[in-house]
Amino acid sequence: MPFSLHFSPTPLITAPSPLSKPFFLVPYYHTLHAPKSPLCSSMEHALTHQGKQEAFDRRPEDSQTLPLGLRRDAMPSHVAVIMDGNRRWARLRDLPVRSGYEAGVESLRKIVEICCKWGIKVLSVFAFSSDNWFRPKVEVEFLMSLFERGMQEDTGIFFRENIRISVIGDLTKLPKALQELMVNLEEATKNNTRFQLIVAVSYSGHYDVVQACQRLALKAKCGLIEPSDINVSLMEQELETNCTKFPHPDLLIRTSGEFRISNFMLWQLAYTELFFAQSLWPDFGEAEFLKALLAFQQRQRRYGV
Ligand SMILES: CC(C)=CCC/C(C)=C/CC/C(C)=C/COP(=O)(O)OP(=O)(O)O
Repeated sequence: MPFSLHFSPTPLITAPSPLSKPFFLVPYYHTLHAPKSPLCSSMEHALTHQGKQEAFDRRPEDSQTLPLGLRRDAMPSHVAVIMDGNRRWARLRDLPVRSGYEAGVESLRKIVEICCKWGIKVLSVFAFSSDNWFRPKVEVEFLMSLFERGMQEDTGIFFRENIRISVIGDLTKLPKALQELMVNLEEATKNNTRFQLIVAVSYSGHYDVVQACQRLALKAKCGLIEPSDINVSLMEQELETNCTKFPHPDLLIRTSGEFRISNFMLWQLAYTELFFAQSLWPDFGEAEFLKALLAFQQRQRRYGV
């Protein structure tokens, strides 16, 4: 079954996409991961690389589509989601596990579209955790092919809708073709400004903190920083969420009635508001998302003060 995002036509957009050629014609860019190179010579660059990004734009039609009760001024900038319950959804319907994951992709597409419409700037999704490698081989392979298919099929939408794609996690473990696809897509969409989708693949909070520490240790070893320079800000420059202007999710949603964070963005979730939904991810739609956002807008965020 072919996938497609169901964005409604956007006649107000007249500017050409930054890349009009298909993404697969874009050359392979090594530069994206240059700051991660262990070479000391690249560290100077890394120190000045702080997720700089132009302000997000908003389309005229976006502001007119907020549901009743949802306040524009209290909208979270960054929503993170643990998309749990895909396999249970399939089992409940006597369907193969892969149908659950496919339904999960459709759900993700709906939520991306809603984020764009309602003016949420960043959505991070936990698509594959470092521990998911231990799932049955056939399931892992299916997920890898699903990521590849999903991203390929939506490439046109990312350009047309001005969506930036970022991928975080240990990509070196992914099949080579998928790595290239992801790096190409990140590079090709890096100047898109309406909305950013961060896909966490082969990711865990532990992994992220450890890789950031390794990079800081290397900088110290190269003499670019003193160990005593290390602080929250330097640490955050090395976390994988340095790809976004909004590295701390305002709201984390986990579906399927589980009350855990499961090693997702451990550092970044320090002051995040949590919302646990009963629905399984493939059933999570606009009504549930609205419920989570309305609950978020009722919260008082005090940051320990
Ligand atoms: C292109 C792209 C980014 C696709 C994303 C696809 C997607 C929905 C991935 C989720 C994968 C996953 C391991 C979910 C956890 O729930 P589970 O399925 O393990 O649920 P369970 O708790 O019912 O077993």
